[in-house]
Amino acid sequence: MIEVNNLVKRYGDHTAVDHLSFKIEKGKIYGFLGPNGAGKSTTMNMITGYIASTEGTVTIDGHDILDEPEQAKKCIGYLPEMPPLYFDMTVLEYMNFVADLKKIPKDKKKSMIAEVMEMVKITDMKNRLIKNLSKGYRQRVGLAQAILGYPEVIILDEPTVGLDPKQIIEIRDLIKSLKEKHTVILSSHILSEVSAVCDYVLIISHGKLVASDTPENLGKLAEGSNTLNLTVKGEKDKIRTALGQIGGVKNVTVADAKEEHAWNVTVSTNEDSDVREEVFFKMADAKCPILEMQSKKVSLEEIFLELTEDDKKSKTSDKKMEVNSAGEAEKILEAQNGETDKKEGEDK
Ligand SMILES: Nc1ncnc2c1ncn2[C@@H]1O[C@H](COP(=O)(O)OP(=O)(O)OP(=O)(O)O)[C@@H](O)[C@H]1O
Repeated sequence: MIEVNNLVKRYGDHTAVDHLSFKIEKGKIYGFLGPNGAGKSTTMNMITGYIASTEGTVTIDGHDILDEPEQAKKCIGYLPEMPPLYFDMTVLEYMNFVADLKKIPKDKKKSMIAEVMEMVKITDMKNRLIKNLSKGYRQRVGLAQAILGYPEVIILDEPTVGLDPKQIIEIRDLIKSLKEKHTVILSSHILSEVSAVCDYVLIISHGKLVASDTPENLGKLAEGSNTLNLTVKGEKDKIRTALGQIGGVKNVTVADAKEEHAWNVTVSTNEDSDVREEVFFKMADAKCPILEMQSKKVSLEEIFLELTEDDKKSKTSDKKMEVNSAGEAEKILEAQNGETDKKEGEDK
């Protein structure tokens, strides 16, 4: 349906979108997730042909957005971050205006406008001036103009920003209902929103794709990554070997600790494995006393934060870019844990 290949947008020296590639399939809801300034709006503006890319291509149903803009744009309905509304028009006048812009045939115009207004629940407001509408209703009118003409793809930039909780739930339900007939791409910086609404999540940080998977798989990744942080005294290899023998342990990293002859050890386990007792007995058998033990469950929020954090750990940022499945992300998180531990040791 949509193919984005090596998309780049530079503003002077600043790279807002950095070699982004992905495919969007029909009939699903896709979520662009990323902190403010990650490049979500810039990407959406390029997909919709609102701004040109510096490099790379976007094709929609086989039409390049820059070479065949009319055919490509026909397939898209777009709700930008700031809905393009005319405040001095009534809702109905505005809908007619948009229908004419979209070249909706005259014989279908009236019924389609009525249908879309009913869908987004603005029929009661049709004679109200847009400037007199609440933020929630303005957002609905924005959504209505995106849906009008029933384009195959509907792109929504931060569709629930500034709405109250009730309006957020209503707009989310509406977006979910669009899936029956449309492919939807929405952007958000709210993890829970994307998990609640989307079939597939693309996490963007500093203009790069750092992870993409279903919310379930990203969730499994979070649930599946319990971690034990230990400080253990003894021989490094002995500790590693003994811990590695415990069932359910996926990974063991050992790094320098503050205390002499002690190590910071991170043990990653499967989601349902509680290995604390076994770790205790194994270390006792190996005569390696445990000085500290802390159990930690990695949440989806933490994974999101890890993946989108500022490039403090530039060492790991290149690896992050390669993440494109839960499995790979898991490996990288484990690697990052190891590096963090080492860093702590090196500092002391
Ligand atoms: N016209 C522009 N000129 C210069 N820099 C820009 C321009 N538009 C966006 N940027 C920069 O590009 C980066 C990405 O911005 P973008 O608006 O795409 O992010 P975003 O993920 O949509 O964030 P937000 O949720 O805050 O809108 C930011 O650093 C922003 O300052």
